[in-house]
Amino acid sequence: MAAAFLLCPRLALPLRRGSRLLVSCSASASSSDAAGGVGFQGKVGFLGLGIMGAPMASNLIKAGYDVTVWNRTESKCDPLLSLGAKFESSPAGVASSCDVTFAMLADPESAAEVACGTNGAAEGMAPGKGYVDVSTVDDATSKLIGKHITRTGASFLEAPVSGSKKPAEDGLLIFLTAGDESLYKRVAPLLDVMGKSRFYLGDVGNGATMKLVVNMVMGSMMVSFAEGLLLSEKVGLDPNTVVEVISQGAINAPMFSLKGPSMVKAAYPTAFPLKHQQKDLRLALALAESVSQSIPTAAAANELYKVAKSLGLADHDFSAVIEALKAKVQSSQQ
Ligand SMILES: NC(=O)C1=CN([C@@H]2O[C@H](COP(=O)(O)OP(=O)(O)OC[C@H]3O[C@@H](n4cnc5c(N)ncnc54)[C@H](OP(=O)(O)O)[C@@H]3O)[C@@H](O)[C@H]2O)C=CC1
Ligand SMILES: O=CC(=O)O
Repeated sequence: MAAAFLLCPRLALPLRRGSRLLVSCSASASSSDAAGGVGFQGKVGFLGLGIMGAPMASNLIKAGYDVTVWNRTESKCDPLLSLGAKFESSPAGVASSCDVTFAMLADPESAAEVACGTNGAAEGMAPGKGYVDVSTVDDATSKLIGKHITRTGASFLEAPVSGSKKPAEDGLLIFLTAGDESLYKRVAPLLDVMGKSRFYLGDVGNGATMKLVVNMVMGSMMVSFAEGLLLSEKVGLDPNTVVEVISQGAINAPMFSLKGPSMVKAAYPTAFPLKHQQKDLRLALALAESVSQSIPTAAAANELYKVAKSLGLADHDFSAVIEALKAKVQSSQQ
């Protein structure tokens, strides 16, 4: 099959355009889209101002967009209001006062509740409006949300992100979008403010599953890294040197260099909460089960994240999973 390649300048990577999935990549963080169109015209809503939502909304405000926010815990809106955002007291209020509304919620339950529940975003939707869910959820939840939104005549795009707190602050996220392609094109200038690249993956569900596959790999990688750090200490090596050696070789990953030094000091400042990584592994396991695929490494990693949660580490960074390994070592020595 002949494949077309797109060049993504900010990543300096060739991207393959296959016959089924249109993969596109925008290099620009300005308000003009990749096709050379103009910036987004209209009001932007943002629901969910946690670790990710707050900096994403903040970047939209700083880029000059007219942004209206809502968050379950209202006080988290204050820093955004100081930057010039408007406030609405419900997701429905945001959706009805905005042309396009983004949602960045914790998990499938909260994403569905905020979109489809009482006073949810769907109640404020109408033809011509758009809803972009950037939360990490499973494909069934995304399809459910899409159904509630589109039956109002509005358009739906799922757009989970790869990249953590710092990339969100720096506008360097990677968007994994799927759903209404004209909404994708319409919001591209907004995605380009918040991210460094964007992929359009076809039907609703493909973005969600892509995100789960990526985070399944990440969760297992972190456990493997934690095992290596602990083993190195046990055999008398300096784990800081392990971090340095890994950073220079073929298995180098920014995640190891970023998290390694603090893991060695048993410090876990939260960028990606451990409870969300465990949620993603749980959802990836269900996804694998749905197609009878065995993912034993991810299954074992998931068990460790569950142990870490039981140790009270749910709200720490996911690198705190190393504490679950330490606890296992201690209990085996007793
Ligand atoms: N942090 C990261 O590095 C990344 C996270 N993600 C994904 O992005 C999503 C958000 O992550 P993050 O910002 O870190 O998470 P946070 O836990 O910091 O924020 C979660 C948000 O969801 C809201 N929320 C939770 N439950 C409910 C509910 N029942 N009803 C209404 N609102 C609710 C919270 O509101 P309140 O403030 O009231 O608690 C908050 O706004 C998750 O799906 C995560 O997996 C994706 C990429 C990176
Ligand atoms: O979902 C987490 C991330 O870092 O991406």
